[in-house]
Amino acid sequence: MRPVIVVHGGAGRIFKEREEGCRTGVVRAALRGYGVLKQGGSALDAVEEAVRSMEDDPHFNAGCGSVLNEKGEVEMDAIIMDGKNLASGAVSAVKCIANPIKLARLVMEKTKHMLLTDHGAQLFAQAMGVPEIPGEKLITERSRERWKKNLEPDSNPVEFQKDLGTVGAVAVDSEGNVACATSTGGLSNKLVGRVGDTACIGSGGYADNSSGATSTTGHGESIMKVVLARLILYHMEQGMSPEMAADTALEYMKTRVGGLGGVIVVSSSGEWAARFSTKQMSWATVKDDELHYGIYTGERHTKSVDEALASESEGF
Ligand SMILES: CC(C)C[C@H](NC(=O)C[C@H](N)C(=O)O)C(=O)O
Repeated sequence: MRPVIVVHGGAGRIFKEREEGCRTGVVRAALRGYGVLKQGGSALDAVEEAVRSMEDDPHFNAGCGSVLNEKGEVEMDAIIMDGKNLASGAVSAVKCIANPIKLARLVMEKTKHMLLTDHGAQLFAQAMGVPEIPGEKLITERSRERWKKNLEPDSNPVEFQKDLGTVGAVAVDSEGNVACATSTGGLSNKLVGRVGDTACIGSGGYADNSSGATSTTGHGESIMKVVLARLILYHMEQGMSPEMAADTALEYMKTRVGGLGGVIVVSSSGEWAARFSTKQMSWATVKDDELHYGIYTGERHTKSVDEALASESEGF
């Protein structure tokens, strides 16, 4: 089996100033994830690595760069899932850690549970020796400015949720195992304690070797209503291609509940798709040592991995 990785850096609107940072960030994440797969690493290791790279990148709404809740704090959700045995781990409303995806993986591997939240997740992080960092370290000037603007009485709630940048990855490894990972700061100025789709199995992501893996982004409350990630895999089980399954599920979410979003999909046989009903979604994929990436509908750049790695080391 030839390995494949697909990543996304969030759907919705991406403002011009952030486009380049997003392209660079998703390309870097896809290359890192692919590097893991090429060395014989598992799909699980690859998606964790790709998501971690975007959590550390302040251009995205995950880890450092997460949007703020109504009180001006970062509260993050993340999930990881192993398609081999349907094992999954998630955290919700976690604060003061750099990499929620790492904590989600620890929940999967070190507990009998699937989802830890808020204070309990914090205690677990301490017990696992995950370093606690000051909340301010996750806050960028951009997210603080947005939060302040949203508090103004004449602010437009639609503008609230533009240009965010949730992150996710799906992969299939050389043994044919699939995995998914998703991480987010959620929606801007959300209520304290709001948990979105990202932490919920079947909504923010799903992975099953018998069909494939998917990671989602978009309006969380809509994604949860249609259980978007699982819905896509259901369509694939019924014989649809990843692209057709993604489009059908996104269309259903739009017509049934009026929600927009984006998804990445990989099938167990290595077919992939990156589809969205929003205006944009940053995405990148590597298969057969060839990198593809884009942001707008129909935009698709192609480079060889060697060429991409060379321009990466030059700082793009
Ligand atoms: C508004 C959307 C299109 C922007 C998108 N947000 C999420 O994916 C949020 C996540 N699903 C949740 O609800 O917690 C983004 O961050 O790029």
